[in-house]
Formats: sequence, structure tokens, C-alpha cells
Amino acid sequence: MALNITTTKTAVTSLVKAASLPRRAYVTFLAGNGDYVKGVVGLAKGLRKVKSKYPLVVAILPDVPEDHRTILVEQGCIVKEIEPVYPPENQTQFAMAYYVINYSKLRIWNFVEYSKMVYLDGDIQVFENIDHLFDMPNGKFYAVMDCFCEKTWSHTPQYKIGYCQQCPDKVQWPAKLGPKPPLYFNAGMFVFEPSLSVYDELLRKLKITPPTPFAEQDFLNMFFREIYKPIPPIYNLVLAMLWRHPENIELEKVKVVHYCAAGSKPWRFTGTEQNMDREDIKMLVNKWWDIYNDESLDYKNYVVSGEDEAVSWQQFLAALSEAGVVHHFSAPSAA
Ligand SMILES: O=c1ccn([C@@H]2O[C@H](COP(=O)(O)OP(=O)(O)O)[C@@H](O)[C@H]2O)c(=O)[nH]1
Ligand SMILES: OC[C@H]1O[C@H](O[C@@H]2[C@@H](O)[C@H](O)[C@@H](O)[C@H](O)[C@@H]2O)[C@H](O)[C@@H](O)[C@H]1O
Ligand SMILES: [Mn+2]
Repeated sequence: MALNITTTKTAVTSLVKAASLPRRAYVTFLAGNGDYVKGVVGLAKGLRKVKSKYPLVVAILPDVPEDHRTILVEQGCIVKEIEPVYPPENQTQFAMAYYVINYSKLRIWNFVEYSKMVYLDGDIQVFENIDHLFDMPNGKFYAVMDCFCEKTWSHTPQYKIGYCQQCPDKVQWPAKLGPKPPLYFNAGMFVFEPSLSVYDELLRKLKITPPTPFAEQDFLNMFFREIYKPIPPIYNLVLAMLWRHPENIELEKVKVVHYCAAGSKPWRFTGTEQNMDREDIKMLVNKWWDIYNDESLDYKNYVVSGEDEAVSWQQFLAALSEAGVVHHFSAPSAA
């Protein structure tokens, strides 16, 4: 049987890659039949553009329509349907009414076929490769600190006294309010290790935890408080930081942008809401559209560039024998 060397090499390349890489993946969450699917397509294309080594898993609720699922598969995503997770019955006023569906994000701890995952909201874009985040030490929960200065925080004591963890010395936390709030992360991006025991503990604790305005974000902050480790804001630029704490941001160094400010979702951007007429916001929205509209980044058009194909002859032979292909190749000629 004449081995078609090119086809075999490509097949073996993926064998070697699959065999040699620990099971890692990016994961996002998609609910509903609305336009967030555009956010996820943009994210899939952005990760491709920065040549990420790892796939994008999309955890979808049952209400995601078939045509949206097809779009995601055609963009090279691994689509996994999950069941919704609801918080206990509550009278809570969520900061945004739809936040109640975000508790379903907790299902990703059940994805134990992966050893480590980076969660990214569907309204996030990755503009520079962040694969190195997977190599951070295990046993911690890595995420970027949030900001308390937007109106969405007006229900909190920190907002009422003008305290924010982004500038803890500007307004001191008064002793009469008790201990300073622990560091609090934005749950739009985090590095975690799927685990059945943690998953069971999350769902068990959720059942006895009264919901709060920031829904699963508050809950995750409570749950992972002991092992939370802040990482720099370049890994999750919460847009409000640009007008609330510009001194903490060097925009040219930002690798990940989170379009979470009111009116900033690129796929429905009108530029009419507060702060949406800023030059930096318009530039970041255009950067998102440049990727979304770039057909060369569509999975069907994407050609893995040469150097990515490089697999050493030894790896090639080892993978062939691992794949059970008996071979009698002479060593390649030096020429
Ligand atoms: O109708 C919706 C609302 C939210 N989401 C998902 O839930 C995440 C969290 O919601 P959102 O990003 O709107 O919250 P924000 O970060 O803006 O507070 C989104 O990024 C999506 O991945 C979704 O798929 N459909
Ligand atoms: O369900 C609660 C959500 O809470 C967070 O969004 C908030 C938070 O970032 C605030 O600090 C901002 O002021 C606000 O605009 C923004 O929407 C997460 O991004 C999102 O993934 C999700 O967990
Ligand atoms: Mn978001």
C-alpha cells in the first residue's frame, strides 16, 4: 500500500499533537437564539488568528437553535449541550435580568475530559496569543480583578462610599463597615481545572446560597475566595477601566478585551450609549469587526501555516507505530 505521504503526515501530525498535548481547551457559553452567536464566532476566529494551539469548546443551552449550532461546528468549535442551572427561588433583583441564565456556566466544571480550561465570555475577543496561561501552576483560580465604579454596582456599599479595589488608597475602606471586601474577579474570563468533585460541590453549595445581583459571578467569587489569584488586566480588559481607572491600563499591551460595558457589544454597537463615542471604544469595536469579517479566518478557509506542520521524522515514525502502522522506512536522505 503506497502511503500518500502528505495525507499521512497531516493525519499523523494531528495524532502526534493529540497524543503529546495535555487535554486543554478554551471554553465559552452560549444561550438563546439571539445574536450572541456572533460573539462566539468572532471569538473562534480571534483564537485562530492568534494561532492558539487549543480548540474552543462551546457549552450551549438547549434553546440554541440548530442553525446556530451548525455555524459553530463549521467554525471548528466543539459544541457541547448542557442543561441549565438555576439558583434557588429568589426575590433578588439581578444587576441585569438575564444574569439568571449565567449560572449555567457552572456546567463547565463537568468537562473532565479536559485537564485545564480557559473560560471566555462570548463578548470577549483575544487579540494576542494567551496559550501560556495554561502553563500556570495548578490548584489556583486565575482571573482579572473587576471594578466597582459602574452604575451596575450602585446596590453595593463600596459603590456608595466610592471605594474600588482598583484604587484602594483613593477612598479608604472605613473600619465601621467591617473588613475590606476580599479581592473580587470579573467572571468573564478565568483559568480553571474541571473536576467532578468541585462540580458536585458547586451545585450543592448553590442550592443553599441566596442569589445576589451579579449572579454566578458573585457565587464563583465566594466559592473560590481561598484560591483566587489575580492576573493582570491585559488578560480581561473590562472596558469601564478605560474611563474609571485609565492609570491602570496600557491599551497597547492589552491581549484580551471584554465588551461588557453597556452598549459595547460589537455586533449590536450603535455608539449612542454613555462612553460609546470614545475613540478607544470605537477602535476596539472596529478591531472586533475586522476579525469577524475576515473570511480567511473562517475554519473552512484556514490553512495551517508551514511551520505548524513541522513534525520531526522521529515523531512521525513514533506516531505511526503508536497508530499501529507497521513501517519499513529507510531514514530520509540527508539531501
Ligand atoms: O443572551 C445571552 C446572554 C449571555 N450569554 C452568554 O453569557 C455570557 C455572560 O453574559 P454577558 O457577557 O452579557 O455579561 P456581561 O459580561 O456583559 O455582564 C455572554 O458573554 C455569553 O457568553 C448568551 O450566550 N446569551
Ligand atoms: O452574570 C454576571 C455577569 O457579571 C459580569 O459582568 C458585569 C461585571 O463585569 C461588572 O463589573 C460590570 O460593571 C458590568 O458591566 C458587567 O456586566 C461578568 O462579566 C459576566 O460574565 C457575568 O458573570
Ligand atoms: Mn461578558
